[in-house]
Amino acid sequence: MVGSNEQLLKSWARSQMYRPSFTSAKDAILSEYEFKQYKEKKEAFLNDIHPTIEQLAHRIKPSGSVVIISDTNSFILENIGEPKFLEDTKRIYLQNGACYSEKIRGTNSLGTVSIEKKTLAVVGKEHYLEAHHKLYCIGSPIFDPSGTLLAVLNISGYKDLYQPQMLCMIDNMARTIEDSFLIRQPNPQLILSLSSEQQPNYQALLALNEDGLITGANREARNLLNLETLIPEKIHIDDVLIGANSILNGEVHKGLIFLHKKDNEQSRLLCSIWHDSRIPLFTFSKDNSQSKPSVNSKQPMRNNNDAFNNIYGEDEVFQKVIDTARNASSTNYMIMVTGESGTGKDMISQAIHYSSSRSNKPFVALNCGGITNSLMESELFGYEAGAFTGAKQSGHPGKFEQANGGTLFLDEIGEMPKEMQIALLRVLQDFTITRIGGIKPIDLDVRIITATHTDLWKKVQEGSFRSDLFYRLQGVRIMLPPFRERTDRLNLAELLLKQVEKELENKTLTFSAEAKHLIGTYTWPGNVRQVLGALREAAFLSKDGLVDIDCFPTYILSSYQQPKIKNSSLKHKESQEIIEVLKKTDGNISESARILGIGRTTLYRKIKKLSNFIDE
Ligand SMILES: Nc1ncnc2c1ncn2[C@@H]1O[C@H](COP(=O)(O)OP(=O)(O)OP(=O)(O)O)[C@@H](O)[C@H]1O
Repeated sequence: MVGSNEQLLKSWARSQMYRPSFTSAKDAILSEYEFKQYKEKKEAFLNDIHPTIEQLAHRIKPSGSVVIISDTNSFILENIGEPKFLEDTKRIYLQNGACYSEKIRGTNSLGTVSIEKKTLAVVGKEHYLEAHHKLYCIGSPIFDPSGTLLAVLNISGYKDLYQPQMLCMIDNMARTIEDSFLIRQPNPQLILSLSSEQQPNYQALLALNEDGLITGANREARNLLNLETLIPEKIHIDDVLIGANSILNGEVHKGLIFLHKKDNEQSRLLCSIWHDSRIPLFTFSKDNSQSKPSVNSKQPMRNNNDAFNNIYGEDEVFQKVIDTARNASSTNYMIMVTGESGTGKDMISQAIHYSSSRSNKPFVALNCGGITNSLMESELFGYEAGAFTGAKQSGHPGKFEQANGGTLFLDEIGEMPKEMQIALLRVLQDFTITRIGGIKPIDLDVRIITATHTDLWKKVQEGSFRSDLFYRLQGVRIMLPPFRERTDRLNLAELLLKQVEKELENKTLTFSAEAKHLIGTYTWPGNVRQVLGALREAAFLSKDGLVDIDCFPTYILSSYQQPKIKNSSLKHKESQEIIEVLKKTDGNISESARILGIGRTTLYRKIKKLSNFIDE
């Protein structure tokens, strides 16, 4: 909601009561040291909103204006934009650490918006202090998901450059920041989008936890539901909306529901799931809200050939990941798979597809890394005959079309060029594409799975990945653990060794004790893929089927810490064992090494040490 003359009049009445003066304003500026201390407490918030305010500063630069962030006490925390304006306004102390509360400065957007909590423009003489009469300033409140004021987002410039449409722009920016706070609340959560005939301008968003309790709402949703502020997890969705259950349980994706009103009148709302990062298939009935969420009895049929059965994993974290992926496969939700390189992102995405109802349709993959913008455009959207020089005569369907009915796997999504990010966002809005050079839109029914090994959120913060696309793609998050953190890594390595055995036509392979130690302690930056590669090499070099430490690639051995024998009794025990075995085999080194589970070279080394030990 945007403020009006009424807010300005109220502010002037307060200002007249406070009687602020420019002289007192000078005294209300924090020293450099005080400001540093003060700002430190707000650092996390400022880091979060930085990409948005930089974007805003860039947009308003041609108008010679600046962006100002002030806190609830109306202290300026951040002041960025046109250097000339910043220099000129030093005389009125428009600077970091200056207080612009109404008590100090009278009517001005920073101070007045923090009281009125509405987007407001203060232009020229509407400012209480004469020193500000040459300026305009527009402020918009930023609320947290429970409706508590966090800060005020302002822009300011010379009054002649004021344009009323700036009011909407800044109001939108503040709402975008709020929506990003709402969606980044701790998982798992579900966000519902509500729209009504009365509130057509903004999207109302309502965040719920897995029990159906409201954890947050954006400004529009709070207006719509008459929730000025809300205590998170105190109100159940059933208390404010009738009939939300069918949507929450995934029975319908979009539906009309009724809104409770204080005067018992009900109005109709269109409700849809905007974002879902729950493990799917929870029921949200209020009746079982006291207990933990249960699996919906209306579970969709799963494909009998459960592709997940082929994926090994006894590690607890990995098993949870598989459960989430298995549940997600029976829905149409978007999925984002994250994990270091070689952890199995591609493998798990394929398993999701092949155990879903789309399994008899194509699984099409595109690696978004290292392709130019124009190539990716034709790869994704395809082209009509003669669309560009070198285009095939018959035209060519893009990956979206090829995947129609099935799954499109966008690997390394973090590498997608920015122009393509906009194009992808457009597709996600209406699920249609038009081939390059074509005019006919093609309807799509594609499940999208994305994968990345990078911290995508960091890319959003750095500005190289669009935040709106990030939120759209998130859907169900699947985070694969690195190999070194898996508690089942030895068993997995044994299984991979069996796979290598088959490749080498049934040469029987076993690990030596030291090789097992290496597998358990080396960091394996390339994860399962690296383990598999190293095992292939080690198996090739193995003697008599024993995969010992010296069969592994040297680049691994150079950073591997051999186990230290902790005390002489251990050393003694091992020496005894070696002597016993050597006696038993009449000194046959190969046979002894096999019995001891170590390589011949290792045995020679140990015998050498043994003689030193005996000499001592
Ligand atoms: N749990 C597992 N069980 C069996 N094989 C696995 C497992 N995890 C990964 N692999 C194997 O590891 C190799 C790498 O997996 P995959 O290509 O899916 O990784 P990725 O994360 O997509 O890698 P990148 O990020 O480099 O594309 C494949 O050969 C895959 O079969």
